[in-house]
Amino acid sequence: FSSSGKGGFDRALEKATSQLLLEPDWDATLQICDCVRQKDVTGKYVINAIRKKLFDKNPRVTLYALQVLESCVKNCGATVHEEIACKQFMDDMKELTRSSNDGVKNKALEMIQAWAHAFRNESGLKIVVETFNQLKGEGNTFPPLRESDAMFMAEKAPEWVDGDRCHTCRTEFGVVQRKHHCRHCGQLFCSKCSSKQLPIPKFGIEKAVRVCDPCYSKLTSRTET
Ligand SMILES: O=P(O)(O)O[C@@H]1[C@H](O)[C@H](OP(=O)(O)O)[C@@H](O)[C@H](O)[C@H]1O
Repeated sequence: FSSSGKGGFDRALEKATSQLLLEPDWDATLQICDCVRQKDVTGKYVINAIRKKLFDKNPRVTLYALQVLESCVKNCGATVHEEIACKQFMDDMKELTRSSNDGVKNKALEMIQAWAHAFRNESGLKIVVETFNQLKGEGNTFPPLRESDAMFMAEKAPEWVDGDRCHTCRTEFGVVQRKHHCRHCGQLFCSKCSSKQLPIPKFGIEKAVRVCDPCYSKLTSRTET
């Protein structure tokens, strides 16, 4: 079945938050982010689905749900940001910072800190900054801010364009010739012209993701950071 669509999202979320996982399933996590970016699912649907996993009785599921949430907030933009910047969700996150499981507690604190930094100039998301300040005021200790968290939201990843041909070689898409997006420029490419992957820290993307050949050479040459 197709990797995208609501069914694709639901399956990917089940995979990415399975209690059997020994480490995060980055492919399923990326697929979830792609579903949101391709607008297969709304930010509201995603956050409601993740919330259910956050309060699973198994703390491992909660921790994986937090990691999925972290990736969605980093990679999916405003539709997700506006869903978490509300009293209900901030109350949920505060509850997780009081978890008896240290892994869950520390991950929740780390994420709220990163979001507060990322949204420091976004007046519409100020409830996140207020929540961070409240938790700090209550004496919580926060881990040091990671470089990719400090860079997160420094630059927004571009929206993905749609079209019928590869941006580079003009090959027409069809049943065999599938569409692919470069995560750096957001343009459409055939698999031949977008076969490489790179992390894009300036967009807060730590995991290697698909980029087109021109963006690959731009990002790997010394001039471009
Ligand atoms: O293969 P399809 O069913 O057409 O779906 C395409 C894949 O999900 C591509 O992901 P990728 O860029 O990671 O390959 C995505 O960029 C395209 O927009 C989708 O149309």
